Amino acid sequence: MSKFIVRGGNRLIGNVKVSGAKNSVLPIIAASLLGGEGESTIYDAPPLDDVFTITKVLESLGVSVSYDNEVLRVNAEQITTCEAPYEYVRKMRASFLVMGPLLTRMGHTRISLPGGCAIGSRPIDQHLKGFEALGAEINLGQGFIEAKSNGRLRGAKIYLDVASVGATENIMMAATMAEGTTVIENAAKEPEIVDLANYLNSMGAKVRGAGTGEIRIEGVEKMYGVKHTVIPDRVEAGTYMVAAAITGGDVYVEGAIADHLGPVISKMEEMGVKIEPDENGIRVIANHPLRSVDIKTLPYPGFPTDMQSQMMSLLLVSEGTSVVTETVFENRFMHVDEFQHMNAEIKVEGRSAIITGRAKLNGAKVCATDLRAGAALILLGLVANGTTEVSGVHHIDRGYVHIAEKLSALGADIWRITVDEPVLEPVLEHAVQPKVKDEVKRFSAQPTWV
Ligand SMILES: CC(=O)N[C@H]1[C@@H](OP(=O)(O)OP(=O)(O)OC[C@H]2O[C@@H](n3ccc(=O)[nH]c3=O)[C@H](O)[C@@H]2O)O[C@H](CO)[C@@H](O)[C@@H]1O
Ligand SMILES: C=C(OP(=O)(O)O)C(=O)O
Repeated sequence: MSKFIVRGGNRLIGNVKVSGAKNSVLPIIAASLLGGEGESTIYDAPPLDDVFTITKVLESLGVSVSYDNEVLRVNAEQITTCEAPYEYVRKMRASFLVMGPLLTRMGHTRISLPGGCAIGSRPIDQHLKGFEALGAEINLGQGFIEAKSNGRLRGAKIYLDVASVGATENIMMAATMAEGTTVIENAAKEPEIVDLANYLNSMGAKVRGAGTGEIRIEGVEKMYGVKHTVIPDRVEAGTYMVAAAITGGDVYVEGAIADHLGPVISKMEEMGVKIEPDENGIRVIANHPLRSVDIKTLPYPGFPTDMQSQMMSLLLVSEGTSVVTETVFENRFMHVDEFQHMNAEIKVEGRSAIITGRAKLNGAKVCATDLRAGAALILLGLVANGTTEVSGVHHIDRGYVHIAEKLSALGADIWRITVDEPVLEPVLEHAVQPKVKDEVKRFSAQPTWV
């Protein structure tokens, strides 16, 4: 088990490079299943746990995948099975994005139901609504979903009741090889959807309107492996912008695209942070005190929910009282309890949290409840008195490449430690030979017989 140890008090100064976007590379890897001829080469693929999880899903489908130095190669000429294993879908919801590509290319797929997670139930009804509109027959089994089409999928007009990112992506991918035209109305508009559409069009698809509320897809017969470079991760970039601001630092976030961060830039400027974008990144300069502002998360181009917890950290050190309203997920204030362990004064009322600024934050042992909450706890640790220990690191590893190294290079006092799993002393009725006991100690925290 790993933990991050953070000692507060250092201003961050210097240059940090943003990695490829998690929320772009995951659908792009899933879309690679559509390439019936040739190999896809995906550049700037970040070495994140989620990337390795979805590549395991593709390998379990019989697809050949290799990864080296942020370059991912996928050859999906052969797909030997259409069933995505539970062990991976359980680990990462985005594995569900293989459903659309498999359905349109193979005519059949069976996927374990993706679980919810700390931030909400995260249903998939809109995904299924789109697949059914395209002509698929959907059967819900014990913990899995089966979809099959009788021949090619047929283009349809689909209105999304919720501007869901994943549903927009899954349906867009399914429609690429359907017969005729598909129109997705009330589509999500995130930059990652535009990046995915660009990749699909390079593969031979005909997708128009990505980034707007209406996406039109003309079905094609075949798609091909291609080369593609993933866009920079706007949420990682925003997280380092907050790290600069919260410590009163001066940081250049290399690779950040200002157009993808409009609401985050606007809100930080309202707080008094100096933001200087240029063609290669964004410089962030801050000195306290910062003004408090209110934040309301919305689908893109509104304020991103994935930056909510990080901004809450910044609001804690600003002057005055702020209100943060989370409209996208029903349970994305799990980090508040952990913030309160650090002496933060926050009151949650329904979908809103009232934050009292000028917090006198104290280092504490805290636990990440989701990947952005984990990042936000590290941000608080940068300014808390004393030392903060952040556990639940597996959440953070899903979405941040080398976060301790990147922050440390900016002057943060942060490092990662590995803590041995507590060895569970077996409680046995009968004495066991010391050999077995030693084996248990050596290889697992869990007695081998359970
Ligand atoms: C891998 C990836 O890209 N993850 C992002 C994606 O997640 P994801 O695609 O799962 O998020 P959605 O946009 O689908 O979810 C937004 C809201 O729609 C609801 N909903 C979604 C689907 C559905 O069929 N029915 C339904 O009701 C969800 O419960 C949630 O309340 O978009 C989220 C919202 O920007 C981001 O926080 C995630 O980082
Ligand atoms: C919620 C997030 O990701 P995911 O949808 O992969 O859980 C996120 O990136 O903040």
